[in-house]
Parts: sequence; C-alpha cells; structure tokens
Amino acid sequence: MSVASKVLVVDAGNTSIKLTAFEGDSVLWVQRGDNCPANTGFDPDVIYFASVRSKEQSALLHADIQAEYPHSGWVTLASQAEACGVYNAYLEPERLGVDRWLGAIAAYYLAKDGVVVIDAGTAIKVDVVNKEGVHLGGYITPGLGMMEESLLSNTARIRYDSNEVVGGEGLPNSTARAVTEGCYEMVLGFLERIHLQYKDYKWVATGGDAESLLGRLSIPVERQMNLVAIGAKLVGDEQLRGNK
Ligand SMILES: Nc1ncnc2c1ncn2[C@@H]1O[C@H](COP(=O)(O)OP(=O)(O)O)[C@@H](O)[C@H]1O
Ligand SMILES: CC(C)(COP(=O)(O)O)[C@@H](O)C(=O)NCCC(=O)O
Ligand SMILES: [K+]
Repeated sequence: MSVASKVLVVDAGNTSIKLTAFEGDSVLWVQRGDNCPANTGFDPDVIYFASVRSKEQSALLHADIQAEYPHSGWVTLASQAEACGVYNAYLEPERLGVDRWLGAIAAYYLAKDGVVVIDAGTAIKVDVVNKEGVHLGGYITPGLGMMEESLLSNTARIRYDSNEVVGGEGLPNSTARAVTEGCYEMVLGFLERIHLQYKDYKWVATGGDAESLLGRLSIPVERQMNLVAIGAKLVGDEQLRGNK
C-alpha cells in the first residue's frame, strides 16, 4: 500500500539519471538522461532520491530537482543495516552502493526467494540475497563501456570505428571484434562462474547494458529494468510510514 499517491524516484548513477514516476504502486513513466528533465507535467507528493554520485554532485542535483518540484516532499535514500526485511552484508552498511542496496531489496521482494541480482551499468554489480532476506554480498567489475574505454585510452594501436563493431562467426578476426567480444566474454564467464554456485537461486537483471548482455547468456535471467526504482519505492514508503 503506498503512503503517498504520487512518487517520483530519482536514481542517479555514474552515467545516467533515471526518473520513475509512480501513481500508487504503478509505474506511470520512466525517463533517462544525463540531467534532471524539466516540464514532466508530473506533480509528485514526494521525491525519493538515490544517488551514487559524489556528495557535491548529489547536492547540486538535489537543488536542481527541488527547484523543478518546489512543492514536493523529499526523502534521500541511503544503504542501511536493514530495510524491508533485507539485511545488509556490509559491516559498514552505508558503504554499499545505494543502487545495489535498492536493487537487492526489490529483487528479494519480487522473488520471495534466494535471488542473484545483475546490474549492468557504468560498473557491473552482482549481489546475492538468500531466501531469508540476508544480503550475502556481491561483486563490482568495470562496466562494458569502461572496459573498452580503458583499452582505448591505455594503448596506442587499439583503434577502430564504430561501424567495424559487427557480429561475426567464430573467434574475432578484427581489432573491433577482439575488444568488444573479449569484454563480453569476460562478463559472461564471470556470470557463469557465479551461476555454478547459485544455480538454484532466481536470477534478475537490470541496468542499461543488461539487454545486450543477457542475449548472450545461457542462464535464465528475468529482466526488470525498473528494479532500483521499485526498491526505492519500497524503502521510501517504509521510511514515510515511520517504520524506519
Ligand atoms: N539511453 C542511454 N543512455 C545512456 N546509456 C545507455 C542508454 N541506453 C543504454 N545505455 C547503456 O547503459 C549504460 C549505463 O547504464 P545505467 O544503468 O544507466 O548506468 P548507471 O546506473 O551506472 O548510470 C551505458 O554504459 C550504455 O552502454
Ligand atoms: C559500484 C557503483 C559505483 C555502481 O554505480 P553505477 O554503475 O550504477 O554508476 C556503486 O554501487 C557504488 O558507488 N558503490 C559503492 C561501493 C560498494 O558498493 O561497495
Ligand atoms: K545504477
């Protein structure tokens, strides 16, 4: 049951900002961009704000958004030791990325079982929550774009045009394929190793690169592109109800 009927969730990742408008528990729309979009025509009762950016950048974003929605309440979400029946694995719970925290909470809420969460964004995160709601921990690796960028910016001869990045059969036989498919293989191998340990868990994926990754993965994974926003809604509502 929602405590506020109209909620705007702002999820600021290191690459993009996702805005998700809720009416009750239903998602009305999602907008993704690199700053706070104006004139959405939505007048939220409250804004739930989750940012993994620096304190300074988050404060600037907070000011921009509050100026856009001057009459809306505000709740800044942060990782905690426990929320919505999920228990944080970190000894310093506030150091777990809030996107990871909210994704884990939403995944457990949806799965009602042990669940592995893949979030493929600027970085790729994998988090595991057991069927009792205990967050067991997880991994962080560079995202696909970051891997490719690190090769381009740290070598003299890894250079190719985007039109050279084409699908192909067999082992890569061009620089473009060697790099792009090499980065994919690293992530896919990483995920398949985790699956060997957690094959009886449900698997869910989110993040801007999830779609392109999962097409290549032999593991059955549910896509939930609104996972972090759903987690923000659950935690924000719990905080407004005064349970936290
Ligand atoms: N419209 C888009 N804008 C930006 N990145 C996008 C978009 N669609 C897909 N992507 C991919 O998603 C990645 C960013 O995913 P996202 O989950 O938004 O990252 P973060 O949460 O770290 O900001 C980018 O590296 C890019 O490859
Ligand atoms: C790993 C992250 C940078 C991922 O952020 P994103 O890819 O969404 O931009 C973020 O979860 C973060 O800042 N984590 C803090 C360190 C940790 O989770 O241990
Ligand atoms: K993110």
